[in-house]
Amino acid sequence: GGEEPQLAQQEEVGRLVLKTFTGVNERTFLTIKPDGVQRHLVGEIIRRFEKKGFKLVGMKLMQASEDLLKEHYIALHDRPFYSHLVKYMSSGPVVAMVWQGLDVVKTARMMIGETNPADSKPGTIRGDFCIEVSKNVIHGSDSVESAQREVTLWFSTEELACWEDSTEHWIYE
Ligand SMILES: Nc1ncnc2c1ncn2[C@@H]1O[C@H](COP(=O)(O)OP(=O)(O)OP(=O)(O)O)[C@@H](O)[C@H]1O
Repeated sequence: GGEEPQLAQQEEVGRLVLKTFTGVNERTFLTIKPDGVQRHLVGEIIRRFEKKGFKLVGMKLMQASEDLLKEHYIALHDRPFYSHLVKYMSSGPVVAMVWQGLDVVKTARMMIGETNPADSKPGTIRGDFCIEVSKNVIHGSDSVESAQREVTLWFSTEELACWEDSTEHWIYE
């Protein structure tokens, strides 16, 4: 329940209504991929974003359909690994999440590491927990625009929680 954070902008692109939240209300879309779920990394990954100070506003364990994943990865549709990627991502449950906070899109990508785990520094999720690019345990939106598109694609408005985080004044000035 509660009120939605203040909207900076709302725009219709095709059948998606994209909502822009800015500042401390910026949102990103993260997915713990099937390998992350199978390898029992769910708690560890959520823990890192929680402890950082970001706010969890949406989360579900789900089996994503190939149609959803084809749409999610539409920008990669002509890459040689596209169909393998869609198969891998639909091969088991994933944990889809929306996290909120100042610069959360960029910071989450830093916490995740490089696309190829071999290039990811220790201390990042991919640097600590995986080895190959095709089994890299987590997805994170690469821009504010992608985040808006992905949040809308994976979550309905009713699935996103609006709650007051009582620690916020210890996290932000
Ligand atoms: N060369 C490759 N071979 C196999 N899979 C790949 C390859 N490159 C990328 N992928 C897979 O496709 C995903 C999307 O690739 P992209 O280039 O968008 O990287 P990313 O933005 O770091 O990853 P994600 O979108 O999952 O956060 C990668 O996370 C990885 O799972």
